Amino acid sequence: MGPRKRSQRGLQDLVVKQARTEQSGWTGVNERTFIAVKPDGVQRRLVGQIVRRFEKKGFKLVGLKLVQASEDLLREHYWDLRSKPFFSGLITYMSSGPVVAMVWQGLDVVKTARKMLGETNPADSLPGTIRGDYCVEVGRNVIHGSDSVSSAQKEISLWFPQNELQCWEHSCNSWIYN
Ligand SMILES: Nc1ncnc2c1ncn2[C@@H]1O[C@H](COP(=O)(O)OP(=O)(O)OP(=O)(O)O)[C@@H](O)[C@H]1O
Repeated sequence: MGPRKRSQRGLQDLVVKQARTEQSGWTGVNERTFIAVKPDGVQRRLVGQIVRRFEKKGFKLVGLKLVQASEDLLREHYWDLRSKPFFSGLITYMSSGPVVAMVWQGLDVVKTARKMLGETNPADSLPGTIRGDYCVEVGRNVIHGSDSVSSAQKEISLWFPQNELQCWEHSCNSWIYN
C-alpha cells in the first residue's frame, strides 16, 4: 500500500474511532486534560517550552488562556486539599500571578500528561520530565495536570466555559494515530 492510500486508510480509521468515542464523551482520542502553567512557570518564561512538549508529543490544543485566578476559583480547584497544612500557602502561591490555563486532547492524555509532568515533588521527578527538568521544590513545581479523567472533566468546566474550547482537526492526525 502506498503512502497516500495508507494515509487515507488511517484517516478513515480515525473517523470511525472518533465517531465511536464521541458517543461515549471524552474518551479515546477525544480524552481531554486540564494543564496549567503555574505563576512561577509563567514568571520563569517556561510557557513556550511546556506548550512545545505537548505539541511535539502529538496532543491537540483545544483551549488556552492567560488568567489571574481568583482565590475562590483556586479554593474550588484544590478543594480536596483543603485540610492540608500547605493549603493556604498553595492558594497564595497560585494567586501570586497569572497562570496559563490549557486543555489538551488525545489518546490517554490524562495519564500521559502526568508522566510528562513528573512527580509532585520535583526532587522525585526524573530528568526528561517537566518538573524533573525545570524546578526544585514542591511548593514551586511550575505546572499542574489533572490526575484522572473525572478530575479533568471537573477542572475543565471550572476553568473554561464551553465556548472557549475549540473543535478542530489536526492536519497530521493520520501520522499520529494508526
Ligand atoms: N508538602 C507540600 N508543601 C507545599 N506545597 C505542596 C506540598 N504538597 C503539594 N503541594 C502543592 O500542592 C499541589 C497539589 O498537590 P497534589 O498532591 O494534588 O499534587 P499534584 O496532583 O502532583 O499537583 P497538581 O494538582 O498541582 O498537579 C502540588 O502541585 C504543589 O504545588
